[in-house]
Amino acid sequence: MVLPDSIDRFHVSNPLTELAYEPAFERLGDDYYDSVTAAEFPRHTLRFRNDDLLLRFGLRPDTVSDADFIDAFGYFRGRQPFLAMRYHGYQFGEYNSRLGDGRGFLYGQVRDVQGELYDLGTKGSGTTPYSRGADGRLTLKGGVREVLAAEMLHRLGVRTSRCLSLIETGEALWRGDEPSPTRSSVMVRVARSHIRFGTFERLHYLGRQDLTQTLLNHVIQFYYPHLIDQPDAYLRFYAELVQRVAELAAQWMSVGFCHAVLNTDNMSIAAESFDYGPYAFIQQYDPQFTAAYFDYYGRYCYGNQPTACLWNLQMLQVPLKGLIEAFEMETVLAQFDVHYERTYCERMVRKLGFEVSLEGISIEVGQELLRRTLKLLWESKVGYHDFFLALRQQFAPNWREDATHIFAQAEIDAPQAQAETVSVLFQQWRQFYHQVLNHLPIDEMDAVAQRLRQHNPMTVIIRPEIEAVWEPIAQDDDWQPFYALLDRTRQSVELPVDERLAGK
Ligand SMILES: Nc1ncnc2c1ncn2[C@@H]1O[C@H](COP(=O)(O)OP(=O)(O)OP(=O)(O)O)[C@@H](O)[C@H]1O
Ligand SMILES: [Mg+2]
Repeated sequence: MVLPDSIDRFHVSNPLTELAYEPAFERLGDDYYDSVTAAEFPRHTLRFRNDDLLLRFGLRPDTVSDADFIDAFGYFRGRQPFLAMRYHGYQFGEYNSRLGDGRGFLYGQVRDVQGELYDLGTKGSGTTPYSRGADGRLTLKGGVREVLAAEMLHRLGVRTSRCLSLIETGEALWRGDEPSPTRSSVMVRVARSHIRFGTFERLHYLGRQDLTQTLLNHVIQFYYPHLIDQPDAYLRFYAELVQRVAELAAQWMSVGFCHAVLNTDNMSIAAESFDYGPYAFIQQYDPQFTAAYFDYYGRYCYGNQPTACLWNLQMLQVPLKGLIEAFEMETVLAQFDVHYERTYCERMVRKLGFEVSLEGISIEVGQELLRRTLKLLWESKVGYHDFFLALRQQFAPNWREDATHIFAQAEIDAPQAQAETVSVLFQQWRQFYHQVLNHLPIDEMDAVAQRLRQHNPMTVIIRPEIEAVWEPIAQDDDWQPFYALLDRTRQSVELPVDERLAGK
């Protein structure tokens, strides 16, 4: 919607600016940020508002108008200060000390209904001291892609930031990687924290261990509060971060997500996934798949994501060394693989309909089933999501009776040269799946079907899906396919009953 400038926006209060903002990061002082102002945009058209998130902050969607969104998150009226956060980072392995929020700022911090503190951060809100000559803007397509990625990942059970609003701002931007001129936007994102590994790296670079310690205390106070007053709280923080990041990597891998830019300035200290630029959901299982065209050596390819996260955690030891014993950090980092493998196996086994547990299947059986499944996916080049969706749609309790019933309707196409190998692999996979099904009692078959519906999405935003909604926006300003895709991502998996009741 476009608001004429003559409308008096001050006669009514705005629930978005009147949330109980808490200046947690601001209180750290200006060693950590610069106060900045937002750009003035020629136009404000609300393209996306996340009513789900409003509920999380205790706001009823019908009490927040589109005009409220535009006023708060397009004109940026009614709140201050805005803080461009300072950080550095390793980008593709090279240290970059010229970073920081170059096109965004911390808008404010607010608690959700469960009492956890969240950041509202912007992207595309104008230049800052860290813009390095760039325009401080976000392309509309970039905004649309970030909205979609976050909603999809959230629905698939990945710990992620989410977009609260996306407003088109009426400027013409020039970009090397989009047909230009291209449309502009400003986004507001809700994330657990925008403190990055690179926020600590910068303090070390400046030789400020005092500021590092203050920041670490702050991180523990707000994001790891159960560790306050614990002996060895700093080491425990690092150990928990290692575990959370390993689990996050396993979440990405299981849903077939390639983040594409796992630089240390894109790694959250709360181990939440964020910053969705050139990401892609894989179409086939291929560990070498690389999503960013500028990632020439495949550093952040799909299969390298766990290793990249591990490397980033190792780099974080450098600023923490003055506060935590180095050998102790190494010892807990050595657990990364254990956390990763456990979570990855658990999640993949669920996608196959099972549960690793005392009543379910053993970890060894789960690992063997997973190994065989990945080999089949790799050799056959069958679509990654298609395979699991077919399992969801075709599974029937009679698969337990006879292995030939399994995927009886499905053809697994394979390139001619591999057809025989694939056929053998498929027969072996089928036999093994049949055996695993027979580990379970007959009355577990409903639970298998339910897990398949909960963990295998009907819709995944692979690139052609995104392009198919972008095309009508670009050509005819037709947003209906985008909203329809958002609806489909929200309904793509069945939620457990308790989450459905909680309105998720
Ligand atoms: N158009 C731009 N104008 C100014 N700075 C930019 C622009 N694009 C990227 N940057 C800066 O370049 C660095 C790396 O960008 P990157 O794309 O990882 O982050 P971002 O997407 O802007 O923000 P975030 O990590 O919060 O999602 C950041 O410091 C970012 O602020
Ligand atoms: Mg970034």
